[in-house]
Amino acid sequence: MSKAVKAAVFSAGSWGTAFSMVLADAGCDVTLWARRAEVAEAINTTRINPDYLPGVELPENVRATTEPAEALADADFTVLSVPSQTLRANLAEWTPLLAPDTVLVSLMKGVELGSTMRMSEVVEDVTKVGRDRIAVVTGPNLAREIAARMPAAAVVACTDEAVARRLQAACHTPYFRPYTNTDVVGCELGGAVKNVIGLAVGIADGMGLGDNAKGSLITRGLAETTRLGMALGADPLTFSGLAGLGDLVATCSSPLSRNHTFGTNLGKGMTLEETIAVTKQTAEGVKSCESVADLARRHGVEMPITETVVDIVHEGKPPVVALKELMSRSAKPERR
Ligand SMILES: NC(=O)C1=CN([C@@H]2O[C@H](COP(=O)(O)OP(=O)(O)OC[C@H]3O[C@@H](n4cnc5c(N)ncnc54)[C@H](O)[C@@H]3O)[C@@H](O)[C@H]2O)C=CC1
Ligand SMILES: O=C(CO)COP(=O)(O)O
Repeated sequence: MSKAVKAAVFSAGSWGTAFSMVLADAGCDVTLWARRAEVAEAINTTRINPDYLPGVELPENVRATTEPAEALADADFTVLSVPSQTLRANLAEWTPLLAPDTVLVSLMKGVELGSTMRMSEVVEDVTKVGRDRIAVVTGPNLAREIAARMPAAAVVACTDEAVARRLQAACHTPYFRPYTNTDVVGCELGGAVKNVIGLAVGIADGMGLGDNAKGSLITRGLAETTRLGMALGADPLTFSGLAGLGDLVATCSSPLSRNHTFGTNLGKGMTLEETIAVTKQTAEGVKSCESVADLARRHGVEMPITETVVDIVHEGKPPVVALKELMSRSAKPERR
């Protein structure tokens, strides 16, 4: 009998916990790292992560620990799912403990502030592991739905297709259908920018602007994502796939999306401070709108919706004023 694939998952937030379930259901032995001892203890004794996925019973082959070394020992896949802006510091601590041939897998959808690096670039920068051993999982994967074993497709991306196929096999279950892709740049940008567009659509929903506005923002949001992607060498077709359109549609239509909900609260007139206070989990777009806008400016790419989100979220521009400005931009052909 062949040995079970081993996966270490960092950390026990919503998506890290739900993806641990996917890996375990696909037959992997999973060690889930939790920052807090009480979360690890609850998972090991009750099979439930009470803070992030209450009511969801995890399979027996998910074990929790607070010891990074215990999780990382012999891991075939080291899966990273911490808030994007904390990755660099965390990974620097974990790097000396990585198993020699482990494949590093990013579940994160953000762009680092300052460096404007995508998460796989941060992984490469910190660990010095080659790109052929760094992969990304992305797509329309709202953690709560996956944890309920509701059906979803996803993308596993790696420049080395054989590695992508190994990861695909390690997380393929009857409810989770991963496709491979070698366009890591496009897949990661699709995930990071959709959080920003999700904020914009949430703001519009909160303002009661209707479904035409939503359709327009999704489409023009995807257009500016594609422009950025092409400037960075991504395949434009990636953005009409699961990592682009698929994730954008799920995020922009679901009350389960933290970014969408965050935007809705702002659009309804809550202040930034009030909105942050009622947001219990990571809404990556709040920080990544700035790094995405920064990345776009560095490459001379126009991203008006992203810039509008930055203005509303970080510059305190009233949404009605921002809307008026967005609508009065100069007229132009659609494909530009
Ligand atoms: N929740 C979802 O539906 C999905 C989330 N993602 C992405 O997964 C990533 C993680 O998101 P979630 O699990 O949803 O967030 P979350 O807020 O539910 O969990 C974050 C986890 O990171 C830990 N954490 C917070 N600050 C930390 C720090 N400074 N150092 C180490 N650990 C820290 C928390 O204890 C928690 O375990 C994000 O990049 C998100 O965009 C991707 C797909 C789906
Ligand atoms: O990435 C997600 C779904 O694919 C989750 O979106 P939120 O981070 O907005 O909840």
